[in-house]
Amino acid sequence: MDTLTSAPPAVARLGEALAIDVRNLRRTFGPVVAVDGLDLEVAAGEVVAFLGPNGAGKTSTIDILLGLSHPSSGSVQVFGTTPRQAVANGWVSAVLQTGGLLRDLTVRETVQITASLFPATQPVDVVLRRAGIEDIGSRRVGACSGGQQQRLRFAMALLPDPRLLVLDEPTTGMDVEGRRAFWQAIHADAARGRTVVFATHYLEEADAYADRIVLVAHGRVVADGTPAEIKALTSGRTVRAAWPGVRASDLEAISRVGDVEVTPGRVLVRTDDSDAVARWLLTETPARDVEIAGRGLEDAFLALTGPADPSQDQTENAGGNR
Ligand SMILES: Nc1ncnc2c1ncn2[C@@H]1O[C@H](COP(=O)(O)OP(=O)(O)OP(=O)(O)O)[C@@H](O)[C@H]1O
Repeated sequence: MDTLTSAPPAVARLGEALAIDVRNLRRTFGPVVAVDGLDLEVAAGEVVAFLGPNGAGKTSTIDILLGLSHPSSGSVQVFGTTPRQAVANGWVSAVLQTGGLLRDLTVRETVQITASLFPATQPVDVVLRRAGIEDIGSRRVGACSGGQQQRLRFAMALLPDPRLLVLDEPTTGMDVEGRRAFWQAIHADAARGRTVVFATHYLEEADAYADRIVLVAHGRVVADGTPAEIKALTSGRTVRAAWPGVRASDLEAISRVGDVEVTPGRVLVRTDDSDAVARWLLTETPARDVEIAGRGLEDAFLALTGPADPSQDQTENAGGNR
């Protein structure tokens, strides 16, 4: 497997426990292997995106980090202790996609009631301000947009002033403006030194807001690097064409300039010189209906992981939500 990895940046001070230390994590659900030998080290202060297609194992891993579920095998430490203990210590908070809000309460009441559940918290005004919702404190939750509700969940998550904030696909279903405002609030907060780990399907989101992207597929880390390194994996173009009766041997000439895949009646070439490939297909071969497209994340996943195992539904919609 063509795997890109780079060591996490030396953000942690010498002797300071890693924020997250996951070794050889496996999580199975009956016959389904959701997480399959995943290793992950996150230093304190890093902002890390966990990027992967549907069914890659992101939520299963995050649930374990939050102490909501147990590993089938492997070890998981959060700031040098078990996830449950880290959560109990108020070191870890989560912003999840849905649930947990009462529509008839106001934004401020929601945060106040949540604060009353903790022995000590940051002041309500402070978390409302950090989440960028101080101006809608008297609005009913039911009247808030999806983006505002997510910022409310973020404000609630900030109450114990956690060292680690975990967000599982926090912007799914939000419009562009909602996503921008949400990430602006998270980003400003992360700049103060909090460790942030978020799962997403969106390469652009990971690129814009993470220091480091961990690419997961089939329950494993398949690439780990800076956004620039991960984006380089998705550079180049794909050229697709219909070619009735094509055989692998017909493409030998072109395999020098690209990575070729042949399926009955169709060819797909991944290349940095799409013009040359398209010209050759149209002039030298019976190929027709030539399409050129930017190589996206889905292709990067496929290039890194190989074809999915059809017996698992892990990759059924690979990259489909981009
Ligand atoms: N409680 C469960 N019971 C059975 N299978 C499960 C359960 N939870 C997850 N799985 C399976 O484990 C695999 C990984 O799922 P997981 O939700 O961790 O992936 P994901 O990367 O978060 O996907 P998505 O982006 O769609 O949320 C999938 O095949 C999923 O169907």
